[in-house]
Amino acid sequence: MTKSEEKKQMRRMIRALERELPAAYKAQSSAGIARHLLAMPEYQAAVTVFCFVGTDREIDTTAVLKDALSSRKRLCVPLCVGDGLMELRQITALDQLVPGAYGILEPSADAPLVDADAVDFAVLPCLSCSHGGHRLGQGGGFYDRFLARYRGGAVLVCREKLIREDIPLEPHDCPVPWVLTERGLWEDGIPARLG
Ligand SMILES: Nc1nc2c(c(=O)[nH]1)N(C=O)[C@@H](CNc1ccc(C(=O)N[C@@H](CCC(=O)O)C(=O)O)cc1)CN2
Ligand SMILES: Nc1ncnc2c1ncn2[C@@H]1O[C@H](COP(=O)(O)OP(=O)(O)OP(=O)(O)O)[C@@H](O)[C@H]1O
Repeated sequence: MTKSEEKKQMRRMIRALERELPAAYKAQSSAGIARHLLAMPEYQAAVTVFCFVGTDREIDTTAVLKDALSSRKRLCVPLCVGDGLMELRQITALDQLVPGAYGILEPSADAPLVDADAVDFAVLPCLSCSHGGHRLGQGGGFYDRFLARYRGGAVLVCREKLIREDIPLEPHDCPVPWVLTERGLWEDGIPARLG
């Protein structure tokens, strides 16, 4: 099996596993992740934050988005603009988000563009990842392309029950230095500041 086929198989497995997670665990892990994230000094110091808008199948990022807005950070979120390409667009209120590609809440096409170089802290989704920051995404290559040129701080959020240490890797995959689960923070695969 090629690495790409292995990834497809793992996506199917993780999506099936996710569908069986109890709602209470999902709520609890999302809340724990948001709590740890808001406590990170690197998040607190960030002026410009890039954060995904979580779907029902993902980490609920509402608390992070709300905190970024209320602490007067510049907040930008992904807007899919083409095959594997997303742009970072600024929002100033959550009601500016509308259902877009794949049913994900997105900013409208006239929301201001933010350059990735201006981002201090990025919060990234995954289907699964390892504690070392190897990431399995939805398969669109959106975040791979973003990570290929991004140089700011990045934290990958994942529920502990969906962590897998054996993520298939391809040459274009870029490991993410910080991984945050409801159990705490990992830095380059090493537990750091566990909460
Ligand atoms: N919240 C969020 N926003 C995001 C991403 C993400 O993973 N999460 N993306 C990260 O790349 C980009 C969108 N990429 C996506 C790429 C492919 C599929 C997709 O193929 N979905 C399938 C299966 C969904 C499922 O079974 O859970 C589908 O819609 O049929 C979805 C999103 C940009 N915005
Ligand atoms: N930097 C890049 N430039 C161009 N194409 C890329 C890049 N990174 C990945 N791709 C292409 O994107 C496709 C999807 O890659 P992959 O399966 O790793 O996605 P993923 O990380 O799961 O998805 P996502 O980043 O959207 O969550 C692959 O065909 C890959 O060749």
